[in-house]
Amino acid sequence: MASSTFSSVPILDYSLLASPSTRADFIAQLRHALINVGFLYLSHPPVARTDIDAVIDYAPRLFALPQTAKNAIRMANSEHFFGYSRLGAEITKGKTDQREQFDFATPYENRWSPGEPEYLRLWGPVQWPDEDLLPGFKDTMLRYLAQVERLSYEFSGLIAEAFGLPAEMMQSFYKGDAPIQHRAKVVKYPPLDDGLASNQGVGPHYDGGFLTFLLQASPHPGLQVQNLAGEWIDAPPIPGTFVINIGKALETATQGLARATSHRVLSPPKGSTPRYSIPFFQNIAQRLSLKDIQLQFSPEILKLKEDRGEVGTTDSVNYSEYDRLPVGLVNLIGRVKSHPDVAERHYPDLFKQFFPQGMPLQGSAY
Ligand SMILES: O=C(O)CCC(=O)C(=O)O
Ligand SMILES: [Fe+2]
Repeated sequence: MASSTFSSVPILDYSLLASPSTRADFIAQLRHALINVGFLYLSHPPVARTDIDAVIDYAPRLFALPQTAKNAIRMANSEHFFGYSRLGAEITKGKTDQREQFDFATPYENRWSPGEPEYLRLWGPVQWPDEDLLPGFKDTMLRYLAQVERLSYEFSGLIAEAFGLPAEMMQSFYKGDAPIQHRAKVVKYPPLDDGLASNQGVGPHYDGGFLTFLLQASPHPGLQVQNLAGEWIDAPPIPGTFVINIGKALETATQGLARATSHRVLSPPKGSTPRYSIPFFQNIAQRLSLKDIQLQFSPEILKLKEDRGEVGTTDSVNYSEYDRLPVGLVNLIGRVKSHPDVAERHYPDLFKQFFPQGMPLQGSAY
């Protein structure tokens, strides 16, 4: 059993960073949240409120597009796993998720050519909905993503500071022969009703990247975070905040000092309106092998990890391959397992490797 656990997700105020006298408090709170919780709320984030409000306003309108417009940009069209996934198309931990979603990303020009590792195909252009049907959406989303991207780099510098490392140290995770593409989604969780197969909005999982910045885009609860004792703790929406959590890549890169924390979403209750959310997943360089970057922590910092104790029960198992495979391949495997229909079409060899019995009715992975 873990020696320390948590019963709520801490709230950190970004405005504490503005003054040297309060900056140290922020860094201390951050250190605690990274090591012991793996989740935090960030209030007063440096992202324009008008853009946050605008993307929240677009979310229901995006899903209200005619089904033909959604199907026109279905994910199966895209070797980059971008675009629309209908309700029930995605699998987490072997069970179908009850959510509908669009995968978008920051701009990226794919440079893959045959002979290079297949995982370099994963990043590329996004499928956007027809501009005439949803005027302004693409520009607003790109403006929003650019701001969250900037915050994500700044935040990884703060993490270095919290662990007693120079902020520049984090640059080694972003360096390479290509820029980094970050992924984002707009997600709709319909309420439970007789048509829904289960209340698994999304099943227990770890995020795969470095940091996730989640905008809860409606007032519904449903997001839950698993503490060190294995209990599920609510992380309800708090207006004006992001929920930030650590992905498996950052956990592996910090030798477990920063925790990737298992989380899930329960469907809204019967009779409720749908829940909406907009997560941003910060990526790192695809060709990197995390085992090649050894961050050196002081004994005082390592002691904090020891004091935390072992993580008890967890319901999540995904992204364990970071200790041996390149980052890009680990991410591609994650996409293949979550979206076998897309994988079958664009990555047939990997599909056969992970789904040797063919297309799962109820997937066998995760
Ligand atoms: O919708 C949410 O609140 C969380 C979604 C999530 O955890 C994910 O898509 O990775
Ligand atoms: Fe997640």
